[in-house]
Amino acid sequence: MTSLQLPVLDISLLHGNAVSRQHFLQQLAVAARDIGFFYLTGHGISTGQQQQILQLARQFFALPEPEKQAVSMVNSAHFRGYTQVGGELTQGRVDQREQFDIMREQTALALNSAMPAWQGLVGPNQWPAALPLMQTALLQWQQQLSELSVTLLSAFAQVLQQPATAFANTLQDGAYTHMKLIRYPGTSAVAQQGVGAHKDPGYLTLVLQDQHSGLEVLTDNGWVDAAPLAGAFVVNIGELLELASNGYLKATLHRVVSPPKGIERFSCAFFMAAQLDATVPLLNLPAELAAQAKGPASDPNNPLFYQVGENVLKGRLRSHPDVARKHYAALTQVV
Ligand SMILES: O=C(O)CCC(=O)C(=O)O
Ligand SMILES: [Fe+2]
Repeated sequence: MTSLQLPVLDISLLHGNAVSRQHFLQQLAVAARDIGFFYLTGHGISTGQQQQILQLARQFFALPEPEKQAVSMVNSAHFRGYTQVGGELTQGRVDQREQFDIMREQTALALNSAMPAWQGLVGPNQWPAALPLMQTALLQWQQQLSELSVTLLSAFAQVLQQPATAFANTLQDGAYTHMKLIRYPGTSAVAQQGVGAHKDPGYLTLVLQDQHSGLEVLTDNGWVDAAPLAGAFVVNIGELLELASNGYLKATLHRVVSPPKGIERFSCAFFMAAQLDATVPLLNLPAELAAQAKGPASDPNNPLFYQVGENVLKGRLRSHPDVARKHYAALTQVV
């Protein structure tokens, strides 16, 4: 077995007595500040259910191409649906993965030019006709991971010495949640970009991986492998937590290297952000933390926006140029 290079945190401690709770928060404080990536266990979601989600991913990607194309993301101004291998870019390069994206099930807004463009993100999902049970299973999963993320976010608030509810008013109308089923096909001898190095735009991400490695995290010691740990989720910090903490917490760069030829890797990523119309609060950190908060990263190729909808839309437009061209033509010049 590969030895694990990232910390393992048991969130059941958070629901225990004061000592175990404090122990969890201390571990979270170290993991969040040092690497921004860790394994989460003790979360109460069974391995049986995790396997069911990965099985749904296998079934979906095994559908005949026309069935997948019938729910193609390019048909959706709300960035929901299927993206074939080669349809997504990270750092301007093609990712070797296919994916199926859903978000909250909502009714599309009647847009006009006076409304901010990110309101186009609101809308319904697309569901494959051939898998009638998928909608219920994925929406239930989305709800469970949403609750887990809210709990985790309140623990982050405490690590930042804020009230546990510090983020609550950015979530009161419902967090922005986004999940994707992903298949990484095996590629030839040279390691390929499954997904290129990136930061996630939300508060937090929870990744469920199958038994194959590929996810890598950039640390002070270079790229390290987030090798699969059965039953655990891999958690990482997104840009909104970096912004809220004025850079005390970092959104860590990560990537996926394609599996070798003959192997396919499946994963399910769940991204949680504040509600789209929120502005991320800039937390008032106590002096000892504020002294270590040097401001969020400044990268001209990746501007960070405190307005949540704007930050999320930025990521979507860049990753899905075909959707951007078709539905957001006026914006593609400036992003
Ligand atoms: O598939 C994975 O393991 C991670 C995917 C990821 O980082 C992403 O989609 O943002
Ligand atoms: Fe990611």
